[in-house]
Amino acid sequence: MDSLVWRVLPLLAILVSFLIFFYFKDPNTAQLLIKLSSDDDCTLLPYDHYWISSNRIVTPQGIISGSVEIDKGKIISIVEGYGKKGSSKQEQVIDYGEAVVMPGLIDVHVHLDEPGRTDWEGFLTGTRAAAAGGVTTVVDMPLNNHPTTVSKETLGLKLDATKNKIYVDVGFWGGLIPENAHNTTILEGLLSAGVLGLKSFMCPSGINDFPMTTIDHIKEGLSVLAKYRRPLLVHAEIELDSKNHLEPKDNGDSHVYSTYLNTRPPSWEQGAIEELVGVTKDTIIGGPLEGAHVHIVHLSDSSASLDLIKKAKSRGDSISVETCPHYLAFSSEEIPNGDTRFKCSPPIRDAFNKEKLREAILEGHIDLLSSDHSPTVPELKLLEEGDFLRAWGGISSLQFNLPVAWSYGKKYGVTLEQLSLLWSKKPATLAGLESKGAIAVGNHADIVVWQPEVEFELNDDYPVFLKHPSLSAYMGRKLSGKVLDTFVRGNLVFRDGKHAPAACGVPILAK
Ligand SMILES: NC(=O)N[C@H]1NC(=O)NC1=O
Ligand SMILES: [Zn+2]
Ligand SMILES: [Zn+2]
Repeated sequence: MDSLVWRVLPLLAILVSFLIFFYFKDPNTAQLLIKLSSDDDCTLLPYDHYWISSNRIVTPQGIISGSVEIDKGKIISIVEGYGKKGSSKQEQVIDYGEAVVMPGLIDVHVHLDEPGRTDWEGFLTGTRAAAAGGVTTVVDMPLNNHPTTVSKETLGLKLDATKNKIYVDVGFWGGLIPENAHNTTILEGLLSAGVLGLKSFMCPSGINDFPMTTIDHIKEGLSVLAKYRRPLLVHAEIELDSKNHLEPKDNGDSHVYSTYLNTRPPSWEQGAIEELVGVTKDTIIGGPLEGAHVHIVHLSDSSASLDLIKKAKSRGDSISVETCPHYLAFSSEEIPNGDTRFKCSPPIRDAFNKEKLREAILEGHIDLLSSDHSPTVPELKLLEEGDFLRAWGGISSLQFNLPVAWSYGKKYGVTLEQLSLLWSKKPATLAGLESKGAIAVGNHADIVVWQPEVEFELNDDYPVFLKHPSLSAYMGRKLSGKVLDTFVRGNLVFRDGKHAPAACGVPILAK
């Protein structure tokens, strides 16, 4: 008996030391085996004080080699010098080597469609896809959900719908529509309830309970927003020439992309922006609308529209602009007949326009990027019919923001620092998220770890968490930039293809 104990004991000791060694040494792999996860665990890490090390950490001061110390969800120190952890507890270090550690992406333009249209997307699928793509915060649009988010009560329905479903943090834009533009009580109720700002359309939105606003409604909205110092986001297209709209070119063949393209010319964007800059002139310091800010969403036209915005900025207007990866990645010439996955508004324009948009990104004239993730159901995307005029307009892309922006961006010279400005810092500023958007002491530990050099193909084997993967225009593309890990306020919510068992995102409400 004794001899049996003596034979088993050393084996046990070896096993225990083996487990302890892996538990502390390499959290990347071994700790996940050790962590006893329960269904209400919303992090895949077994501790809340730890270090992240890498040779490429993107900070506001540049790319450093070093370590980021995280405690209870916040960044509490940043130490330069790889290998120097500055801590006696060296064991709780996740060493990422050459992988890039960057602020998590903040996508300020996402339609999650809940409540009311969870067959299109929803908080669960949308935020799981976001987490898998390194997006740590999304700001949800007030439309495509039903009812639309246009009052305190409808914001309440949204908030109820997020319970136990959001894997990343979620903020909300409220809707500015004619009905509430005239009713300060409703509008102030919505703003006091915590929307981060408002959004309106200058053309039909495609959604019945989200009617378009005129420039007068916009002025009314801005005068309320000025008091709250929150932005108005505008879909800037105006139906200038409805004849043009009714008489598509290319013999009106609705299976040919240019037929659709010709129904929404650049002059629609220019017309809307002309009206807008007529109002933003009053947002200058000392002007009657000081405190208000206009943000133009998804700019497609890189010619006269962009010139108008540049001029307004140089005059001191409080105005900013975003574009989306699909306008930088694709051009109208290459959209196949009938491939309605590429239909969006404003439309994807020609290659010359795309090149000029890319230049504007590099020169800093475009403030930020967003996805305008606007999915629907296959029956409305009409892929089988291939009818560009009748199909739903909207590109589905949320999970692919980072690899798409990087794969196409690096070809025209975008750097990692620029990427993190365009996708994290500037969006945080727009949405008023003071503790997010940068790897800096005191900020939330919202972090994506990824490998820019790793290539993959978005084929049917690729784990896509969106509700309708096949409707995304990026399927079939070869991309580079693989997301390894995603942290939301220090919680490891996604690692190596898997999510934490529970959702620990929180709704973000403005105070
Ligand atoms: N309603 C809605 O989501 N519309 C969006 N889709 C699109 O392509 N542009 C939009 O504004
Ligand atoms: Zn829009
Ligand atoms: Zn949109």
